[in-house]
Amino acid sequence: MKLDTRAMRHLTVEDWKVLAAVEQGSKNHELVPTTIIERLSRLKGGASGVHRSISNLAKVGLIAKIKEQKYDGYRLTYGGLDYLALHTHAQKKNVYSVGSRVGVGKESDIMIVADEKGAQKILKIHRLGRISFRTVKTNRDYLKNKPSASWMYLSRLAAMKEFAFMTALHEEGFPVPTPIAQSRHTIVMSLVDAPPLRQIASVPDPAVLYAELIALLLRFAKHGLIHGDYNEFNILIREDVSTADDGTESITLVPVVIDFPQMISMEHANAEMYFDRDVECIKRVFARKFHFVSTTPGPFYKDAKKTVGKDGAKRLDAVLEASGMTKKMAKDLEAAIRQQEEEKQQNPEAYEDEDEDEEDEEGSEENDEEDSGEDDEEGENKEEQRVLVIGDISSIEGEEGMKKLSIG
Ligand SMILES: Nc1ncnc2c1ncn2[C@@H]1O[C@H](COP(=O)(O)OP(=O)(O)OP(=O)(O)O)[C@@H](O)[C@H]1O
Repeated sequence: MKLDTRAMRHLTVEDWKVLAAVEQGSKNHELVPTTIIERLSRLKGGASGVHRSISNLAKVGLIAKIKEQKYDGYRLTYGGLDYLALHTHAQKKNVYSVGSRVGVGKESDIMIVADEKGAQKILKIHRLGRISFRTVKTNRDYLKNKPSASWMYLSRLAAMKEFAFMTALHEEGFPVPTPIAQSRHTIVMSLVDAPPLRQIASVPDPAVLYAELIALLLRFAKHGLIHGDYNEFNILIREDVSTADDGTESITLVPVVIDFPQMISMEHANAEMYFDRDVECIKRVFARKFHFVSTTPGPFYKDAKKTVGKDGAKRLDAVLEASGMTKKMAKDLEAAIRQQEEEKQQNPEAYEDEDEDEEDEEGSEENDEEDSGEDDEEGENKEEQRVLVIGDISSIEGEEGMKKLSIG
């Protein structure tokens, strides 16, 4: 389930329209009937053009047939969703080229991308359920027992939630990446040129950094929020170098916090547990890495709770509702994240190194043999090294252009 941009340059205007039609149809159909794809894609050439595109898309695995269905139809795959999201980012000029994968996220792919001017950014592709052994239990009835569709829906929710929080936190001046755009299950944000705390072996003064991280956690609380996964992978440490008048350089370590799909309100039923867990996590990291143990106990949830909204701190825990996420969506996402946490505890080895051969969860059993992308003629795996230019794709709605995508 990695991002594979290889087929992107081969897609025609018609193929893009048909892909968008399958996505549109998926809102009401688990399996989108071919007749509906025809209607939604509104191609001038009629049914034969649509069929040609369907076959092209299925061949490269962007849509898939499900066996043993009563009618002829297709569903969007993660690959298809990736392409549609990238297409939108390209149209909005946020992404022009896709580079290598940098992140080690378990529930996401983190890619370096660049815009037309060459400015580098981060593309985060949410992949909830990637390593899941179980079907997620959402309360979205029609998705019950439809694992891939559920996880895809939940990945969209994760991106929506992360973008909403990143935007609100950024506006409040928190040290987080600059949010740039969200499309479907993906987010474009600024690239933070800093390693995660995980990779830092020593710091000049652990007490200072510890105090700063605790202060940050309390600042979240004051705005009504708990990060929920405040660990050494999600705190990047930037080195800011400043030069004094006499030419001496000094380095300040600035933490930048990432990863917000699991953020919760200080009012949450289990808020205290999550708050304590975040505090404990930082304490553990500092004890293990830097042999630093604070002499100050806490901080404690009950004290932090009293500060919520104080000193004019804007409550940010209502951000989600404002972003269009309903209570039910938030609940679905939370249930899925909790389920993944449980699985992580039960099967830690499965989460150790996600770069090892991942299973293709697009479900080989589900895919129709004829239409699956097995016969990919390139068969090589050079994408991680080279940069694929996707910028010159014109609009899906546009009449001309978008014939071929070129490799840079
Ligand atoms: N904006 C960014 N700038 C630089 N590096 C980033 C950025 N966002 C993410 N990364 C890198 O990617 C890694 C994973 O990112 P992130 O934590 O958002 O993904 P995730 O799937 O939620 O991870 P996990 O669930 O394993 O914590 C980070 O540890 C960091 O190295």
